[in-house]
Amino acid sequence: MSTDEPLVRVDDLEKYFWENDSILDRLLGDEPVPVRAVDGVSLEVYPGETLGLVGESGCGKSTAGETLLRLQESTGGRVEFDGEPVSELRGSDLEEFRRDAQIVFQDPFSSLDPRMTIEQIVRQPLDIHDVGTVEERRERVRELLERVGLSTDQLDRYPHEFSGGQRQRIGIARALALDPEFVVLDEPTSALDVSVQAQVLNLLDDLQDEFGLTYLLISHDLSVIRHVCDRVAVMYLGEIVEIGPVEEIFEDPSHPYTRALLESVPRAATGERDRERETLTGDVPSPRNPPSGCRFRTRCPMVIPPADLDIDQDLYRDLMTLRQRVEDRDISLETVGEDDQFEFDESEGVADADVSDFVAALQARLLDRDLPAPHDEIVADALAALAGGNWDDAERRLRAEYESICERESPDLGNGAHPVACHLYDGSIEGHDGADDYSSH
Ligand SMILES: Nc1ncnc2c1ncn2[C@@H]1O[C@H](COP(=O)(O)OP(=O)(O)OP(=O)(O)O)[C@@H](O)[C@H]1O
Repeated sequence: MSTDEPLVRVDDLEKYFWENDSILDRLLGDEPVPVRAVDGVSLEVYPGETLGLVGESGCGKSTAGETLLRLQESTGGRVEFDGEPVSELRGSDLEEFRRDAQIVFQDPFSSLDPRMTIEQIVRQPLDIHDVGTVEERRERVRELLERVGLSTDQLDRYPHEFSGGQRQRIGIARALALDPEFVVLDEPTSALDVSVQAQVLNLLDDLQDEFGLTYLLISHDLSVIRHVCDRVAVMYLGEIVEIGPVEEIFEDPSHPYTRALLESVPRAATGERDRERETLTGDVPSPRNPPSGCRFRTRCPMVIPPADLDIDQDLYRDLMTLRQRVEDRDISLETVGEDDQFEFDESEGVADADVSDFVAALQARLLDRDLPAPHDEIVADALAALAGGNWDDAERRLRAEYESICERESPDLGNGAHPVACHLYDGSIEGHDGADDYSSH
């Protein structure tokens, strides 16, 4: 990896989608709410390196890649390529950027035009940019196809005549046609058979060395990231939560999300297979309405309790999940108990005589555990409020006792070689420094 100035510098990049407001929203006259697909991403990609961008499906990786290439217009922030602000490029400068920065898509089935021959597909960028003579272009296509491991006898064939791996090689040849400096590889091997994946990754590695390419490799597959990348940026719900050298991230992950992602990968070594796993649980919240504070806090196994609360982490996690469900009004109070045991009225709740049974039944359903004092009482109070149909009171009661810094304040990513956006690392918690100090595991 080079230590030169970054080739790509992304600063607070934002891509909100406004166009998908549903007809129902409009009929109801609701304010349009954007999908915050990319929400303040900052990163740098240095010449010659491969930066990985990893995260679960839907966290905004592809949108980030396409927005920084200006295949989609950003709604905020700044991208510099070779020191030039990409959003301000016009005319020949924009054309040059379009040549220098390319993309390889995940799906070689849909990204290649089925009506074009392989020669036409790989030649198209040369035609569009009017590079060389017709003969020179044909020669370049031959050279490229050979370089990616395809026979030049196949120039007149169509994409459907090739296997998935061969099609991806064609996509790579096309991306390299204009001799770019930077290539976004968007899940380049996810659609391929496992047996072919390594071949394509090795090809990309060789091409990087040979042509001095810089890569941004988007993948949800951590083994691909580990195999190929120099550094890795971990993305969650539109934000980067941790960036660092790939070995550090894999050997010593800091952010609880990174830890959970790594823990959720099946382990090959038998010794580790039985190890207790902190796998990712719960749903990914909607990017239309991301959680306040730290976006991962609704699923985080290390969410930080108030300083004056002495509580076991597992119990706190369960109580925070209960709170979230109360805040989201995501509990069906009408169906508590056995077969219509309680008559629940939306505004009145259940009859006074039924409250304690209702609370017991609701607690058994929501929290599969006995609660130690004082939590038994606090939770019983909140559930009694629900028994009375009073969501707001239940919410307030739980919030007063359990509100976390993780929901009040958004952690900054910070700077340096391995920054982490988590309150466990930013000095918010007195006497603690990092997840190992803090975790109850
Ligand atoms: N054109 C669009 N209009 C509205 N929402 C969109 C649009 N494109 C993407 N999104 C939303 O933005 C979020 C991020 O999507 P994106 O495809 O960038 O994620 P990803 O991490 O690349 O996931 P995947 O690996 O599944 O492609 C998702 O919630 C997605 O539904």
